[in-house]
Amino acid sequence: MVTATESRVRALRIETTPVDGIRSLLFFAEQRSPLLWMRRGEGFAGAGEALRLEFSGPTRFTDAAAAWAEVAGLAQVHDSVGLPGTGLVAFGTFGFADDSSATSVLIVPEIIVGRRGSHSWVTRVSAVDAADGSDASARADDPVATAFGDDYRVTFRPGELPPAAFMEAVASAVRHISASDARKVVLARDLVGTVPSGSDLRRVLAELALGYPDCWTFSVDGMLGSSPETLVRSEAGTVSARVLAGTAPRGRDAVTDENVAASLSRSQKDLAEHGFAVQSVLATLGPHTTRLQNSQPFTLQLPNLWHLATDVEGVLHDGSTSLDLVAAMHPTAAVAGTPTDAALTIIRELEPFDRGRYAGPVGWIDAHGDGEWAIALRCAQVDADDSVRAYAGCGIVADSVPAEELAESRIKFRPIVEVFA
Ligand SMILES: C=C(O[C@H]1C=CC=C(C(=O)O)[C@@H]1O)C(=O)O
Repeated sequence: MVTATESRVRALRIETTPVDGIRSLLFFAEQRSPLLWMRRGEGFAGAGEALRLEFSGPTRFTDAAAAWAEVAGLAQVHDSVGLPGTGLVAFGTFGFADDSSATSVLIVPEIIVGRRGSHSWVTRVSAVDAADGSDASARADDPVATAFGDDYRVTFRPGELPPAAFMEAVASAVRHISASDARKVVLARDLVGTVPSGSDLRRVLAELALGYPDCWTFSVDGMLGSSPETLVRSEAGTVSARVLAGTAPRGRDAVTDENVAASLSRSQKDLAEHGFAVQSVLATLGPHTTRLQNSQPFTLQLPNLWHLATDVEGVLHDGSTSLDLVAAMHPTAAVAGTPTDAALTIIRELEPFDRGRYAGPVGWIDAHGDGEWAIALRCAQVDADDSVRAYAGCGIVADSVPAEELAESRIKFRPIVEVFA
């Protein structure tokens, strides 16, 4: 592994070749630090670190975009597959807040196994010694599928903002909203636990991918989860996003469930909360796109809840990479609020913890700058000391009710709490 500071070996040699018979990507990832990006069985898994770039502070996105342009410019890519996600690819996860102590990273694995439609491929990455062009590191071996390690379970307990304190924080946010120009604030709470040492994290990823197939199941540098929200996806000049805000629990039976979805789609409180999130995405994507269009809000069914969702699509006109777009869009009103600065100030006052990478962008970028980025939701960070911290948040508007927001946060925790249980 080499870091950004060792620029002598930043040039990478990449070889992507087609392969047959990849069935489950996950078996190719590493047990303790799996790299994974997957939806509906497609995506890729990585092992090893050929290059790790670290960033922090308010310029973390622009620094990452600049560093990535340099890496992509120097890379020697041989890609006989030529699909999104082949050739040079970095997995990334970014801190939510400008002052977060969490490191934001771009990681180029040594080996990637990918699948899209009927195509499967392997990408091998080696670092090139800039002095003589030889391989400074090389991983010529074939990807190895390994069986899952032993079963384990994690019991979560309240973290730094326990349920009662969360409800007080929601009430306080409502007061802020009526007394200031803030109109929406997204407040989160946390749960903490410990994974038994040596746990195979691919087990929880497999359950997430199976239970939430329409979500992005991700794992990058210990940040793992299954997010339904696409912050931005760029592919060959087209840009898309799926904006989510506004939530209701699933009904107990088919009729109740239908009624819940219908009343969510008419709820003025949820439509207002949703509208702020859509506006923030349109406003930040607008300058980079032409023909930016959005669907009407619709109800999106997930196994644990309903969301209000809006799909956005446009044509890129300024050559921005997906990381440039991430830099422009983060944080959307789905995870911060409206207006952004006022909301962030209230979040800092009411949330007693650093969100880390929760609610930050997580995804991948390729050599052309194309990529897919989700908002890290329904997720947990597993650290080297085996601690695990999960987060869930709720959009608070003028008529939010604390007990209802607490109930909503419980539903949002379900995917993570259940797969670790
Ligand atoms: C902040 C979270 O969800 C956001 C995304 C969808 C719906 C949301 C809501 O209804 O509050 C949140 O804005 C979270 O899951 O932690």
